Amino acid sequence: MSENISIAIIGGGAWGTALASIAASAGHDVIIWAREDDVITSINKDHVNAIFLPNCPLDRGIKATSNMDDVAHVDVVLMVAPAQFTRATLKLLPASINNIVLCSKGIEAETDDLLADIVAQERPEAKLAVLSGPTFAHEVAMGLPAAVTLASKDAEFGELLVQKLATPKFRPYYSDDVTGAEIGGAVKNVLAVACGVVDGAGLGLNARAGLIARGFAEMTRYGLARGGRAETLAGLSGLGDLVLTCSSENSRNFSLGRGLGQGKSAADMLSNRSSVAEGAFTAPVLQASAKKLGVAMPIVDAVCALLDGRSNVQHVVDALMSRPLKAE
Ligand SMILES: NC(=O)c1ccc[n+]([C@@H]2O[C@H](COP(=O)([O-])OP(=O)(O)OC[C@H]3O[C@@H](n4cnc5c(N)ncnc54)[C@H](O)[C@@H]3O)[C@@H](O)[C@H]2O)c1
Ligand SMILES: O=P(O)(O)OC[C@H](O)CO
Repeated sequence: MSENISIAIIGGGAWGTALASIAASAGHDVIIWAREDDVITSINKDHVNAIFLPNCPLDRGIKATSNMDDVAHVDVVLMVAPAQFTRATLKLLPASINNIVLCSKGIEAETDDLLADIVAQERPEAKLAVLSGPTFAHEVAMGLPAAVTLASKDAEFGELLVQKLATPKFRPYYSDDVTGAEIGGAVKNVLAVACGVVDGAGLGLNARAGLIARGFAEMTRYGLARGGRAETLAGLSGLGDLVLTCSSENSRNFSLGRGLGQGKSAADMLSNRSSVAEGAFTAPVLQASAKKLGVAMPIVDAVCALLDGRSNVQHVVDALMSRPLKAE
């Protein structure tokens, strides 16, 4: 690959748009494939994504399209559709694409597949990497510093992507643990919902810190059971992202949980939003997956009970606090 490469971003939401900014500031040719006409017009005409990432001016060289043929000859594709649409969106990719970076966070509901599993099934010839870490899109797009995990089993591909995507404001760290990187990003979204509940119900900062630490224990148990490594889960894509998302109302998952903690219904909140709160979709499949693996995830169980309206905050807190006492 030459010094400056061509990059297609598949998905014109907030994160896809922020990643386009990074890729453009690293000097690459960037095109965003988006589903929404108003997103495409806004990027091409006004150089901003007024729908999903307002108030963040974009490099004027970034183009947007709804035509997959326009991305057929790029060097690298960054997949940024929400996790539950990753398979369907991958099926639309031109056959010529063979370098894929997954940038979304979640577990597929019907199959319990991680997104890398989906790529292996749908595009078995493709080189694959995962980019994940503590990154609120608006901060990245405004040029504030951020660091991420860039995981690929193919070290040459992973190291090349690190070089191509690094900027003075965006620092990728290479890892060969694709599973660990994916699990951290998927599980932290569910735990952020739980932290939002603590905030919304006014349960205090001690409760939130306790929940982050015990949630991290759940993330680690589950990640190890699926073949991830402990040091990845303790890194940027795991603990790093957990801390970010569990401590800010800027997180869509945290704010969904906050609403639950205030007694709102998940169904009402989810039907009224166009941005994605991945934790709501990951929680049930994660719960089922953990059960199958024999991994205890009581905080995830509590989030599921609140999301589907089976329980209330007082009840799940009482249940969590009255579990048998044990060693840490
Ligand atoms: N926003 C962030 O700060 C951030 C940061 C890191 C990772 N992520 C991850 O990136 C992924 C995308 O999130 P986002 O924040 O860019 O989205 P968003 O909430 O800003 O926008 C929603 C996106 O969903 C897409 N969408 C809706 N219905 C669809 C369908 N049927 N098929 C395909 N796409 C559909 C929309 O086109 C849009 O791109 C998520 O997995 C999220 O966890 C987001
Ligand atoms: O707004 P959230 O909760 O989807 O979090 C966004 C990113 O995943 C933070 O790294």
